[in-house]
Amino acid sequence: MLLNFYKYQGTGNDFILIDDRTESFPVSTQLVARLCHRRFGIGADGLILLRNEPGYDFRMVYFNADGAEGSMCGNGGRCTVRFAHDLGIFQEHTTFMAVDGVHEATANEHSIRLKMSPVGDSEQHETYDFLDTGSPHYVAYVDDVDKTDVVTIGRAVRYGETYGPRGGTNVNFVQVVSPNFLKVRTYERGVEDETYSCGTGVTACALSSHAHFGWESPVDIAVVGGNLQVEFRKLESGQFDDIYLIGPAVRVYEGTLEIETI
Ligand SMILES: N[C@H](CCC[C@H](N)C(=O)O)C(=O)O
Repeated sequence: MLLNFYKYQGTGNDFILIDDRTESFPVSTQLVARLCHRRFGIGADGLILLRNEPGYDFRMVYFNADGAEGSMCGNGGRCTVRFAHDLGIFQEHTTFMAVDGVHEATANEHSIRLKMSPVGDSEQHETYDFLDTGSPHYVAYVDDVDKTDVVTIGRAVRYGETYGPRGGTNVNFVQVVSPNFLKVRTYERGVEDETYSCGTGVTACALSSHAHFGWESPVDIAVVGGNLQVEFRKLESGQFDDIYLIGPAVRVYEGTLEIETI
């Protein structure tokens, strides 16, 4: 079977995008993992199918690089919105379905503004915060992210006794640069490595910074692969709503491959 695919990246978090409105992609963990493999396949942090969804512009079906269907992916969501825009599915504003529910987004030439699901208040532990922004996120503040061993510590937390048995967690390391400006590095579950950016991760870090320092929206975040911005509103109930993840999402290339040969 001949597969047409597109490669997108959002601040260096990269994805294989497939227009699967005909639902003909032969989903299997093995195939997805192989396509995402950086030596045997195309190479990506994840694979996303764009499918039809009645009542919405499209549905985003996201798989981690290990081939398992993942929880919400913020940068993947932004890339899927750019892909839908490139396909002519919408002009300026879209409403689509993802694994954690309905999302809205707007596109302009430079960036995608994606509305994230509401988030409950952050869980504050002695040495870290924990938030679910569509995916689970451990957030730890450090003095210097560049001097942090993201993979070793990230892996220990992801497989550790608290989160390991619960399906694991993504692990973010946060450095305060100046008021409303963070620098973040993330170990991603499902990729099992550091990625250049994690959208649900920086969202968790921005909400955590509100709890720690009382910072108001928006918060700017520098990640390895670029810059993102997070807007939010804290409700009386303690919940966060009107959360937006804003930043670039870019088509890198498109290609064709014979599935049977990979
Ligand atoms: N890169 C993604 C996160 C994917 C979530 C996944 N790593 C998991 O929790 O299994 C993002 O931009 O939000």
